[in-house]
Parts: sequence; structure tokens; C-alpha cells
Amino acid sequence: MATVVSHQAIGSIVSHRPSSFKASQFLKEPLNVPMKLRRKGFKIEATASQIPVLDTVLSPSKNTPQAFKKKSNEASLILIRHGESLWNEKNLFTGCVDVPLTEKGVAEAIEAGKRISNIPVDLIFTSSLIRAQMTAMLAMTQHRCKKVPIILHDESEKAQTWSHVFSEETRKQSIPVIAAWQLNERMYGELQGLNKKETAERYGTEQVHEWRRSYHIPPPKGESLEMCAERAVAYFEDNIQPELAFGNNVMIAAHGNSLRSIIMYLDKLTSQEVTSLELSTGLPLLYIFKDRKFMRRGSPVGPTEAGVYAYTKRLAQYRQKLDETLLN
Ligand SMILES: O=C(O)[C@@H](CO)OP(=O)(O)O
Repeated sequence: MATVVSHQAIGSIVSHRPSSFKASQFLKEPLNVPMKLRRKGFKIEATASQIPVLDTVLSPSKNTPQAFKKKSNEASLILIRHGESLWNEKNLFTGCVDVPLTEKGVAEAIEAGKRISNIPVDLIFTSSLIRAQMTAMLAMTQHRCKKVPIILHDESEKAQTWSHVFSEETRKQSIPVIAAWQLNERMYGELQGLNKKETAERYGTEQVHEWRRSYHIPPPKGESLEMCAERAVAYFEDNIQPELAFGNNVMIAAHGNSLRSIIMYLDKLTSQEVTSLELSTGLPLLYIFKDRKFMRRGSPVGPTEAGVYAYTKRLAQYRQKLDETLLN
């Protein structure tokens, strides 16, 4: 059965672990994580066979054995496709070309932020492209926690050192943002920069639809969805899922096709089903990760709607805490 998730579809920082720390100490089944996360500014470290951990700046028990326990057996995962870009507006194949949002895209990102303003976010992953990063940042301006998203720069020793934050209190009021090229849009090859309508007129609607939506067939010199999934899903499994397993709440701001491949993994869609999965720009989708399963919860309707909070006790408690903090 075809799955269409478009319109009503789906909708702190952490801690330092000693390098000898083994995932098996706190997970029933250790995840074997080929990690190379080294986020010194926030004291987040992980190497192969460890669990990456966000932590703990939030945890008063940091650096005690308590700090190595899972924060929770449940975590939220928000997926958001970037708002409209200047090339979406012009109907051009974009792929890995790095174009910014339009004014409408900015408004969509802000609206998305309102919808998720009561849902906890401890860590943000974005692609390395500006449209996804703008979306994440603009969305977070609306969050009721009022924490500041900070992009972690670990491209060199110097970048790490020069972006170090020296106040623990300030780190507590921050949310680390990790930019990863693996979450980039599918590379569209020789279609990048071409007009979608003109390309369909030239090569035929069916051919172009196949390039755009089939799982296995790549556009000329570009990536198929399958190839895109290989790097995006591997990144998700290696770097994002371990954070969720630890109890950290994650937001991913990425792209139509990199997110389609991740949703295919989360919802266990077949290569046939994913062909009819369409994601709207700027629409946040919420999942709950619990007992090593992903449960799709839809798109939060808005900050005043209670509906989404009925889904889990933990989300309801988080919102209550925000309400109390803001009243005091
Ligand atoms: O141009 C692109 O990069 C993508 C997303 O806008 O296009 P498509 O609609 O074919 O997924």
C-alpha cells in the first residue's frame, strides 16, 4: 500500500563518558557505534563501541556513575524538511547546491518552530546545507525552553578550540547543533539547476518521475534514493539512534529525499511504498523512540493544542514543567 505522509503526515546538552565506558553497562544490547563524534566544547565524546552521549550538562550527577545511566527509556524525534528555498520557488532541481530559504521558507520554519515549541529538544542534527540550518535555527527561536542552538565546529583542532564555551551555566542554556553532510539532499547529478517542468517536457514525464521518485534508479550522474539512504540511514543508525536510545530528544532538519530515506527506515516502508512518500516543506513530524521502536505520532498541530501531549506521559510532563517555569 502506498504511503503518503505529506500534509497530515507525521509531524542540553549531554554528557561526558570515560573512553573506557561500554555501552553494555547501560543498554541491554550494546550498540556497536562506529562513531567519530568528538565535541569538546560540550564534552561529548564517543568512539567505536561506545554510546554517544549527550548529556549532562543538564545532569547534576555528571561524572558520577549515575551520569552513565540512561536518561530515559523514551525519547522524542522531530524530523523537519527545510522551508521553501529560492530554487523550490523557481522549480529547479537543487540537490546538493547550497541555496537559502525564501521569505515564505523563513515563515514556514518559524511556524514549524511554534508547532514544536513544547516538545523537548536536547540535540539538533542538520545537513551541511544552509536551507536546513536556517530552518533549524529559525524553528528554535520559537521554542519555549529559550535555549540557544550552537553549531559545533570540529572540522579542525583550531575550530574546536576557538569555539569553546567556558561557562558551564551558558552551556546549560545551549543546544548543540551537529551539521553532517550525510544528511544532505540527494545529489541530483546533471539535473541540478535545471527546471523541473522543462526537464519533464524534454525527457518525458514518466522518465523524470522515475528519476525523482524511484528508489533504485539514479538521475544522470546523480544519486538514487537507495544511494542517498546508504549514507543518510547509516549516519542515523550510527550517530542519532544511540542518542535516542540514551534518552536524548533529537531534532533533525534535513531535506525531502534524505528524510524520505530515513522515514523509510523508521516506518519500515518497502522500496515501492517510498515512491509515493512526499514531504511538505517546513512540516515537523514527530516520532517517539521507546523499547527500541519508532512510533510515528504525526505533526504537532500548534503550541496551544493538547492533542500531541496525550501521546506520552513524558511529553506531558515536559510541557507542564515549561508552563510552571514560565509562570514563575
Ligand atoms: O530539487 C531537489 O533537490 C528535490 C527537493 O526539492 O527535488 P524533488 O522534488 O525531485 O525531490
